[in-house]
Amino acid sequence: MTRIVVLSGAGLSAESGLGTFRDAGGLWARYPLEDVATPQGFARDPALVHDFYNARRENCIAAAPNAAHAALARLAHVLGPELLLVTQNIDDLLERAGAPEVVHMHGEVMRALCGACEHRWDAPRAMHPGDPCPACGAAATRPDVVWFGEYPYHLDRIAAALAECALFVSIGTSGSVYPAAGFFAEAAGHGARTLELNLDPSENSGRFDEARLGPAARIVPDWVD
Ligand SMILES: CC(C)NC(=O)[C@H](Cc1c[nH]c2ccccc12)NC(=O)[C@H](CCCC/N=C(/NCCC(=O)O)S[C@H]1O[C@H](COP(=O)(O)OP(=O)(O)OC[C@H]2O[C@@H](n3cnc4c(N)ncnc43)[C@H](O)[C@@H]2O)[C@@H](O)[C@H]1O)NC(=O)OCc1ccccc1
Repeated sequence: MTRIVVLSGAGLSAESGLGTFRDAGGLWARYPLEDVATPQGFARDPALVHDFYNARRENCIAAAPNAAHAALARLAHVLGPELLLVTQNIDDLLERAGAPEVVHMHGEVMRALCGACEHRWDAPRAMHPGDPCPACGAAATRPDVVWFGEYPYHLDRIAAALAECALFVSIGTSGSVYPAAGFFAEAAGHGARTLELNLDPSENSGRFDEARLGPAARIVPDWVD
């Protein structure tokens, strides 16, 4: 029985030095998402997309979990299966903070995916167009991330947890990308209480039962402990 669902976004990892998307100077300000985060962009220019995710992978490797990741890992150990830790983030900072299980609904930059046979494996440090799949040999290797227009991962499991949880907590997300941005309303529709922990009010902030504003590395441990 899932009692609590936590959904996190780029704001959770901001204090670990990983850029957010929409903030000034954020990723989407520097890279047009149509070019680097869509299947069409990958088909058009795979070298550009690999460069983008190779840089994100280097940033991820160089980063360290912050106090918010550590607090969520502690909570996961205390609550076990009563907590579902869902993230839109493709970094592995929650796992490196000790979280036993993280549901990456938008994939993982440290993993590779074969576009031909769907084989998955730990990503090499850098990927290049034409890298062969270790299972089928096809030159269809891509980062194991969900691009715009693609179906997010684990939606059935997430929907089941949203239907039974008593508390939904949104951390460090602007609430601008769907279907993730609709999860709070789905949980509320099933009677859950909703709490937002964010630096600034998100797009749906006023529709949460409670919103606490501040940097994640401070307000998440305050909430957990
Ligand atoms: C742009 C948007 C309008 N477009 C979409 O939502 C699209 C289309 C769409 C679908 N339904 C819709 C309905 C309406 C409108 C549009 C749509 N969605 C899709 O294409 C999705 C797939 C989307 C996934 C794309 N891949 C990502 N990531 C992986 C790759 C990569 O990372 O490169 S999305 C990517 O961007 C999003 C960024 O959002 P945030 O994480 O919230 O980051 P942001 O910078 O925006 O905000 C940061 C927040 O943190 C706060 N903050 C900053 N610092 C701190 C701090 N220190 N502490 C605390 N908080 C902090 C800030 O205040 C701010 O609020 C994340 O989801 C992230 O994963 N697929 C899909 O819909 O499939 C079919 C379907 C339909 C129905 C049901 C099922 C399936």
